[in-house]
Amino acid sequence: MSGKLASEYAAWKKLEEIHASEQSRLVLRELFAQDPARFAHFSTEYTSPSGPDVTFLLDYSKNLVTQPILDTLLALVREADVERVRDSMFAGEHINTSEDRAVLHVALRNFGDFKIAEAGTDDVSAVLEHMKVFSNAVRSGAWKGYTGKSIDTIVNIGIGGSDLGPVMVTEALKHYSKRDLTAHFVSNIDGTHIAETLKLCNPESTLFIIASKTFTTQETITNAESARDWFLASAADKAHVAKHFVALSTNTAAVTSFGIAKENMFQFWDWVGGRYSLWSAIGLSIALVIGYDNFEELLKGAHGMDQHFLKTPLEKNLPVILAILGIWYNDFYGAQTHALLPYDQYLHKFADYFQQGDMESNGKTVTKGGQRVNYQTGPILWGAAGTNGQHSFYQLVHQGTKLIPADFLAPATTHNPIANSKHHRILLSNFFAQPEALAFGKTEEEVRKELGPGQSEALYKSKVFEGNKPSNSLIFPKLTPATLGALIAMYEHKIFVQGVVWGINSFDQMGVELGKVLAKNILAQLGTPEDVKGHDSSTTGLIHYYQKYRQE
Ligand SMILES: O=P(O)(O)OC[C@H]1O[C@H](O)[C@@H](O)[C@@H](O)[C@@H]1O
Repeated sequence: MSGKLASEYAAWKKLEEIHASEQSRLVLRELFAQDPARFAHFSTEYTSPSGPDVTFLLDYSKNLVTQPILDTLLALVREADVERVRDSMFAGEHINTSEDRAVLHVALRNFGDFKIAEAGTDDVSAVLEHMKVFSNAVRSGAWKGYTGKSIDTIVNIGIGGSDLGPVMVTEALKHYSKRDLTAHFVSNIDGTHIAETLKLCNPESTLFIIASKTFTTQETITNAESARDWFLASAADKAHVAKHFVALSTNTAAVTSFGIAKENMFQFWDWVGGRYSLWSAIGLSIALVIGYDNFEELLKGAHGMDQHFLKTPLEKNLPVILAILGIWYNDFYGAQTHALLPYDQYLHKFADYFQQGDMESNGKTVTKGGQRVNYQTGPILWGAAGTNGQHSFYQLVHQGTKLIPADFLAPATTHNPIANSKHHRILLSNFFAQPEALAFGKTEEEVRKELGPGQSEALYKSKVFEGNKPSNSLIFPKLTPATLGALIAMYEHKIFVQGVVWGINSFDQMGVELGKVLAKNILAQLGTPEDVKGHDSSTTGLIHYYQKYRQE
């Protein structure tokens, strides 16, 4: 962190000038025509530097950039001192300044590779061993419930980072799952979520995993208490809780006072941010579903990406490339959003996961030094699995008035090659076709040729695709645990690079915390109309209306 606003960097000013003077010339049809080797120049193949084999291709040639623009964006990264801050993160310096914490999700997948001076990092392997022993016992049937039955259902109760990572990864790696162990995830405070889930569970064979870094989150603790009441309605004896409830937390005191045995608590540390915690004990449900060995593959895949991020020159560094392209659209083109579009049903929660990862990290308006920024920070991140999105929102992406940069992701081979891979070939045809159509569009001339003469002018116009919509395409051989680990880590580091350039703290979440306080104040006033105090007329009116129907 340099203490400067990003807009004060020389490279930023130069980028503004370049954008103003060259924007009209940045036309993908022309850029591709001018340079027949554009794909070779603007694509790179990743190979994991260590651990399990992971390889994929990132094609970023369909972006509104030239080599001088990329060079200037890289100069911005250098000016913002990203490499130094990156090294500080890996060394365990307290780069989360507002909370005075280290940011060490990379230590959770380090496997002793590099030394970090932070309390707790030496205990990572012991917690992994605890997770291994426990998940093996549950999966083998050796862990018994209070009537001697094995566990056939797990319910992870958590929210935000204590839910989204496990949900996304267990969905993404469903191919590797143990089919006779059903996993449910309960997050919402809405009683419907836990009530509908419990209808599917047998108290004798269900294991509840209470996942909460702080163990104070209202939603999670309330859901956990209701689950415990439901369990005790059958099991009666509180001593049986030990066989059916485990906790993943940093807060030992709160876990034990809930009634969970200390030996059933899986520890992690305050240097693990919630949205970066799937690699920690929070990943226990992942290890239970796909097996510990696959969970370790996931971690090793991420570790390979960590090394790539740490050691690869900036111009070939994948998280850096993705970050600078995002900055280009976000800050110079005024793009408000970024879409993540995986052409893989297994990745249908990928965008949901990175909605928290990106928006909670980089949705900030003040720099680490307390200055208000005078530029855009994190984009609105969104997306859905292809081809479903094509039949929903792609119309706006293609022909709407907004610029929506997108990342397309797809596996070259599928775990489900049914009908001689016909489905997969059709899926991939769409994966190839969409970025092509976005980039190159369809001119009026082409439309007129296609439709022939005699049509209405309006029809010719309505079928024109302006094109020149940028995207990245990322293709990997197969969605394995290690590949998924590498992809997640790549996007984590992309978010990091952008946060450093914008000068913000990507690792606190003060905005979320305000919401928690506000809801608690109102909760205490929901009893009678006389209790409702200190609100505007709208809020007061809404609460009064609710009170007419209040249930016990
Ligand atoms: O794990 P916990 O402590 O229950 O927090 C759950 C979530 O709470 C808030 O929404 C934020 O702080 C998130 O970053 C966090 O993931």
